[in-house]
Amino acid sequence: MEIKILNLLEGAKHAEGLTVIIDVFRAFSVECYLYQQGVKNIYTVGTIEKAQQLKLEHPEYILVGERDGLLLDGFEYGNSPYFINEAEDIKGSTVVHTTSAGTRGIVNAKNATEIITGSFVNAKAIAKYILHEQPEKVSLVAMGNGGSYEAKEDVLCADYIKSLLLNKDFDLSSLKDKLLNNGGERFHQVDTQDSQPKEDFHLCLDYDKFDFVIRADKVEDDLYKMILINQ
Ligand SMILES: O=C(O)[C@H](CS(=O)(=O)O)OP(=O)(O)O
Repeated sequence: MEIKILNLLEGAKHAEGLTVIIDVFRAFSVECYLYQQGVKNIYTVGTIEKAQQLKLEHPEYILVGERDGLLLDGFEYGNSPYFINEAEDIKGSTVVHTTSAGTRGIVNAKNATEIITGSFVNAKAIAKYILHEQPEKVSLVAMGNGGSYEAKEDVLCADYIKSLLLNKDFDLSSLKDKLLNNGGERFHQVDTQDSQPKEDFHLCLDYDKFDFVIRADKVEDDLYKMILINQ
């Protein structure tokens, strides 16, 4: 098995084989929490316009997402696992999800043979899935901030998944301390607690909490259905 670590939106465009699009803060942690909350379907889209179009066609759909980490007009929820956990109206619903980096990574991974999401909250399940599939090529894409500059948490998550695939040790114990002032600062700003609350930092770093994988199946160019696969 050839394992490559790639970066940012460009990396997603060049990813081949079984491709893991990694976004720890927060897109693909959020999708895990959405499924944990009993959401029936998640559609991932790259643009706000596509999300709005789907809402017009299906008013019952719930829009979840952000730009620059902040809430979007007309969206029911931001990109926050904390607020998703608090949500009382999402069980059994269909969610449309669009974000600055993660969901754009999915729709740009056009050369991948299969796409799954990547986060710390289901990293072990991801490694187990890949080891079971035994693909020739694996691409681990650290999406970064906005898909354009490096985010330490995504790079570390790629390293963690790689170490699990190679059965090598990886020290998770000091990770939160490392990230607190290197990617985690924005969750501790007083004025953006309505969109990026402090709890999100811990919820996104609750390692290996979930034993499922989420696969992105293409419906059309800017629209992917996210399939829950239990391990
Ligand atoms: O909502 C987030 O945490 C980020 C914002 S950004 O990429 O850092 O601008 O979006 P995501 O797509 O979840 O990385």
